[in-house]
Amino acid sequence: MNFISTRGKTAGIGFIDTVLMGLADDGGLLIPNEIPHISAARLKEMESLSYQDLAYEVFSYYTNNEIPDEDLKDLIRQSYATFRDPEVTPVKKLTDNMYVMELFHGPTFAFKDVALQFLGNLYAYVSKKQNEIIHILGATSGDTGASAIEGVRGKEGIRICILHPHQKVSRVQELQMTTVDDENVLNLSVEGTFDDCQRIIKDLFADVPFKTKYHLRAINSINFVRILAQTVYYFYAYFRVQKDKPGAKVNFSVPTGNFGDIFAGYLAKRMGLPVNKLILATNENNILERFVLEGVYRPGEFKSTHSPSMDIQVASNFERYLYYLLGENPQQAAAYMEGFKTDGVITIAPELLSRVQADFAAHGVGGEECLATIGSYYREHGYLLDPHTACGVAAYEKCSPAEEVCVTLSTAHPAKFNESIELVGIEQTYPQPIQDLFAKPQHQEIVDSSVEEIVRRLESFYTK
Ligand SMILES: Cc1ncc(COP(=O)(O)O)c(C=O)c1O
Ligand SMILES: N[C@@H](CCOP(=O)(O)O)C(=O)O
Repeated sequence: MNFISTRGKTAGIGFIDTVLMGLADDGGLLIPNEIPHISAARLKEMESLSYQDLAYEVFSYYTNNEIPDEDLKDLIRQSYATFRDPEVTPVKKLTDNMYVMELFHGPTFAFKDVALQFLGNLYAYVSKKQNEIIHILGATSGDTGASAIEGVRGKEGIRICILHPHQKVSRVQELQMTTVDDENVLNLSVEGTFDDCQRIIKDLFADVPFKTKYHLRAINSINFVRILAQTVYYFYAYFRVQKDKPGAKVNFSVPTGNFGDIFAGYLAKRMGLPVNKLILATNENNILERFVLEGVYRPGEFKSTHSPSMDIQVASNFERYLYYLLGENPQQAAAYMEGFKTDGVITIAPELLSRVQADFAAHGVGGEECLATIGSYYREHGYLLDPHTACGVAAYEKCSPAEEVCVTLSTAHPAKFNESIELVGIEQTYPQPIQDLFAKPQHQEIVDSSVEEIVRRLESFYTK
């Protein structure tokens, strides 16, 4: 297997080069040249694998033996040893047909840890093996940044700079990122939105001389490894549900912002996992819901919501899905993306819209609906949802027929978003690592949202 760009102008490259390239040099996103298919017989055998063994098998379809088996197993073991639950991503049953998969048992209490603990260790491994300097540049609406920093803080040969939108992340997210005092960490608080932060880093990754000069590496879901690591838990949850309800068709409801997590589900389905429906849950920043319902992809007005990590207009991984929707045609994908850059809109033909609607259902969850869902699940099931997961649960209620089984991805711990939980009148106790953050000093610089300002700051950080 090799990896190619959605825009067709990057020659096929291997797995490690894909990790290091991040964004394809032609500005597209890297994807496997063919998606491996797992037979029904093999899936049956995989049902009883532990999370770590499942991860090893799924990764092995893509790594081309570029990482020796024992090293890969060791990286996986190290990555999931930091999780507080031995199952890594346990699946809990809330009602007869409704499950939540808890993805927040890693060090920073959000689903990002599942992929970023692995990617952080992989970067340290590559840096050591190839004597490579790794300069990480990332954008975050709150969770990716905290998780990536935690994955590489203090690691030799690695520096990390994270851009977050100033005062648009939750208090706990801000503290998780900015109370880290390791010298290899720089937090830039950008006066703008997450979309501004993501646009800046994509511009810098697309500037190949700059990217090469400063050894820039990506931790966002631009990086295919993020997607790959996130496919594993779809397999894991599917197998857990089969144990409970043999033969059940399984839907997944996925809180969505950058389209990475739900794209991982789409990839798992293309690999042969019999996923029934993927339900795309957004908040009021509902560009993706409108795309699924109307076939028009056009950013709307930015809104600050109860689920700030999903306050995203331009979804990075949409381009990966578009590539597959257009029949794996890179010229067409490039033309659509070029059109989006100039006109700010992509409109697809009715026959393509039918395909989108066969792949996804969608629901954009309003603020009141999100809070009401938190309240009702707390009262009726004694289960506290974070606001992102609440969007997933509200979309499950709207889009998954009562007789079908559905797993909602629980993407964060509620303690990260107490601002919203308080509004429902629920008092929660913080886990100790979160409580401890409130006493620590913060380190961050406030910058404007111009590429020039960020470049100036990066140049001094990467050369110090
Ligand atoms: C807690 C939480 N839930 C859901 C999402 C959406 O995931 P994705 O961007 O992969 O669609 C994010 C971040 O984007 C998040 O941090
Ligand atoms: N919600 C994310 C946004 C960045 O998404 P990514 O999956 O591309 O890293 C965050 O918390 O930062």
